[in-house]
Amino acid sequence: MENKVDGLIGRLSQGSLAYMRRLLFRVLSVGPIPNHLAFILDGNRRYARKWKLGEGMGHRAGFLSLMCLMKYCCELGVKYVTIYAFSIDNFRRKPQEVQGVMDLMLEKIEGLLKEESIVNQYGVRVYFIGNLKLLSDPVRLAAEKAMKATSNNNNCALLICVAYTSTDEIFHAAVESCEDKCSEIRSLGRLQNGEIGLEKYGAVSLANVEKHMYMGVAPDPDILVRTSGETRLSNFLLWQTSTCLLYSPEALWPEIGLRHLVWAVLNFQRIHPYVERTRKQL
Ligand SMILES: CC(C)=CCC/C(C)=C/CC/C(C)=C/COP(=O)(O)OP(=O)(O)O
Repeated sequence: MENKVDGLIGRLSQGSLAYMRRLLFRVLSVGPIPNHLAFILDGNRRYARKWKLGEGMGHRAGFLSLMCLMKYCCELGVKYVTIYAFSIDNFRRKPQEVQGVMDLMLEKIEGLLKEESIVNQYGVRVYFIGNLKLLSDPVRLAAEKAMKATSNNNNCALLICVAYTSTDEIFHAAVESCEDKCSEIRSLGRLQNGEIGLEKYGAVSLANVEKHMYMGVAPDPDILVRTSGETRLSNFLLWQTSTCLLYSPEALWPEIGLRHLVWAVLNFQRIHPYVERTRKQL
């Protein structure tokens, strides 16, 4: 009986919290809502140490925070959420730790596809962004499966950057656009004996480089949040953040919550007219 009453109170308070949250989001929606939020998930290991949890538990707690935040973003009307889940540099960590994060990732990617997951409840399309060749076969295959399975979801997009760094992305896009240019020239078939110089065909275009960015599926982020008070970009979205608001709350990633999201959006709304003017001038 006691358990049933506890359960009922729990459900009632969850319901009223969800109601209050929706009300709060209605008020926030009087101002502009950011289209794209990006997050650097910093502080998972520190969280585990702080609470004397076992190794890897910080990352598990971090995943729960991510799902909560994803839900809030969908409810608020944010269309793109990008996370820095694993950088190419992270592969240099202790093999046991890398394996732990990869195992968690595999488990959670499979979880994302379950019917009751936030992804399915809120119609989220999942993209994996980065040099996916660097992932182990099981993780890469699971990532590809998740992208395919969610490709018809169109309410919001979750872009998971794994095996990603900005320099790798920019280098990859530059190489791909040079290759495009070469095949364009080859298809014209007139580059004989140096008779027609390369300059005749024009240079690689900026639009073509941007087309080959891994992040080309989304507009530039409006807000970049890095938790745990760190203010470095750590090779994340360097190409895409020229007019982006940066916010670095002291909270460790698993501690991030609704109040941080609301604060970030309020700050975005405060600087929005200025950013819009700057973007138009670019
Ligand atoms: C499927 C899916 C989206 C999974 C995501 C799982 C997840 C939460 C990954 C975070 C990985 C990571 C290296 C975070 C940085 O914190 P840190 O380990 O560097 O912690 P520290 O800053 O305290 O050292």
